[in-house]
Amino acid sequence: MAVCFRCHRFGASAPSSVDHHRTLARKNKVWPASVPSLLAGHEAIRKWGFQMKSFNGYPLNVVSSQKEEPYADHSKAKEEQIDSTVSITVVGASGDLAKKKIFPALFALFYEDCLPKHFTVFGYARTQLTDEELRNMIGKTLTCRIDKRENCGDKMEQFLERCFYHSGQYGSEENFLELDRKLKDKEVGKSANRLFYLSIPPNIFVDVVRCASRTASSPTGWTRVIVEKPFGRDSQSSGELTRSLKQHLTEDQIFRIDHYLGKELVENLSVLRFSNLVFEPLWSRKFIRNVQLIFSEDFGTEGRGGYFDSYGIIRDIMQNHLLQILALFAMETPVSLDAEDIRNEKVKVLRSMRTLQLDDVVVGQYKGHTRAALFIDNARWDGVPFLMKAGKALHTRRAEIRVQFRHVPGNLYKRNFGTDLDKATNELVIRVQPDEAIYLKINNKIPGLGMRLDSSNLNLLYASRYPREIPDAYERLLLDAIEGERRLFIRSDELDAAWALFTPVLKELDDKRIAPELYPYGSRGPVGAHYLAAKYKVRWGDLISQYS
Ligand SMILES: NC(=O)C1=CN([C@@H]2O[C@H](COP(=O)(O)OP(=O)(O)OC[C@H]3O[C@@H](n4cnc5c(N)ncnc54)[C@H](OP(=O)(O)O)[C@@H]3O)[C@@H](O)[C@H]2O)C=CC1
Ligand SMILES: O=C1O[C@H](COP(=O)(O)O)[C@@H](O)[C@H](O)[C@H]1O
Repeated sequence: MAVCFRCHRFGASAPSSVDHHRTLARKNKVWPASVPSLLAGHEAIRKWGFQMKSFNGYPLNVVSSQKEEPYADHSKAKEEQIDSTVSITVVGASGDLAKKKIFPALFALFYEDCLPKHFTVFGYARTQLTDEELRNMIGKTLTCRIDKRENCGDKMEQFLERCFYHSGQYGSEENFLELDRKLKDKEVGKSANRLFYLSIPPNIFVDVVRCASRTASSPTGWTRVIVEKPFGRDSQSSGELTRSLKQHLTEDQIFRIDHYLGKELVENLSVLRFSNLVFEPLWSRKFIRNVQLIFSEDFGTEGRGGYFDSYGIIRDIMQNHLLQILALFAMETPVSLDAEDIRNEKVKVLRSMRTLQLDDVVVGQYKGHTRAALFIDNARWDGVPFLMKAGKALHTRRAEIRVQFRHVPGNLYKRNFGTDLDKATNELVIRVQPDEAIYLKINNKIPGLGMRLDSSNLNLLYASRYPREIPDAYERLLLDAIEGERRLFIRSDELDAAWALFTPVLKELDDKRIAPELYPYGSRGPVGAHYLAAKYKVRWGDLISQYS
């Protein structure tokens, strides 16, 4: 029996999404006992330019405005689910992201037996390619998991046989109609489900959505669209993009991707916090002095300079990746693990945040480096600085969350630490990448007859504890989109709240033409940033820690 890594990971009895079990059911030709009941009430009327029937959205779409009609006959639902195809069209298939991430992630899912039995992958772009040329192009980028290489070549061949290409213009309904015909040719079963991945520059998102919705949406199943960032460049343009997309799609059909939400340690944040008694009680201003969200890359904007010059590091990393992590870190306990419950809590925390002030921003430049101090004005986090720093062309590549706890009041051992109490502060580090790890800095007696203390790490290093390769973020997110799981995608009100925090300062930086502090390639970034941290009595954990 084929079981994909996701169910392996959760264990057979743990809750998983309905669609995923349908997928497994389809593959295994069995029907898990829990699924028929979950399928009840599940034929939704969807808007995709016109009304159509679909299976997606239940029970994950709490906010869905779509009307759900119950299935009178469960066996009918079962039959239709088994008897369907999923087509994934990568729009912008000739581009960097498609080659680097999307096709390899789809292959990894296929390799792990996570894709539905009947699936096809289509590349769409203007570049003229034959199916064979697309396969050659993709073939160069596919890899098998290091820890599971058996049948790798065969699996690649089987995957590539399911890949096809259609060349067309992004604004041509006729070209999308041609795509529709090709999709239909490959679709088997009663329902055809279609996923479009917009891996293209943002100025053509709406053209593609308009054409695809009018001529290439599925008449018999669901149609979903994954949209890549950037989602606008400020509140206004983001709002316009959302409104334009919603002329052709419902919110439930739009999957706004932030690939940081698909990273293993970001997913684990809620588990760490809500399933461990030792952390949750400490998770507030009472015990936490500051939180640091750090992103750095040891390379510049190679190959993407044009995009980056226009968007900059605040829009590229802070307003999305780091802010999303912050929201997950700081949110209240959600009512459940359902997508809408989690996203509701994230929106609340974002809306409780103070708009970023120019005084709390330091901008540096080799090719973009910014540090900022943010605050959440609610009872849990009042007065706690959340410091973000993000930059390219720095001395190291890392993404991590550092939680610095308060000093121990009336510490019996304070004389043993000398004058620098910061050195004795507990610090929890969640290292998202590279070398995924969670470690907690604690004070300990150095063994011996004297009483000397030092700082040591309780260290959960993933490579030692979990030797199997960690799936790429795009794998998790693509699978979620196929299954209709929206938890890790950005809802439009989340996006509005995120832009509201950054838009005024972005405008001020532009209007006042604030000159960035220059720093050398490969350095630790602008010196001025230390003053910003000092203003809030913070020292950057990555710069002081002996284990950093
Ligand atoms: N690359 C990355 O690492 C990341 C990318 N993203 C986002 O993903 C999306 C795709 O990124 P990426 O693959 O790097 O983008 P590319 O610049 O490589 O563009 C993808 C494809 O779109 C077409 N295209 C490019 N420019 C234009 C244009 N001006 N007008 C019409 N078509 C154009 C080209 O295909 P053709 O000429 O064949 O039609 C190109 O192959 C973007 O929105 C990007 O911001 C997000 C995170 C990371
Ligand atoms: O979204 C983006 O992310 C990448 C970094 O992603 P990672 O998974 O390699 O950490 C960044 O390089 C790029 O500028 C940005 O657009």
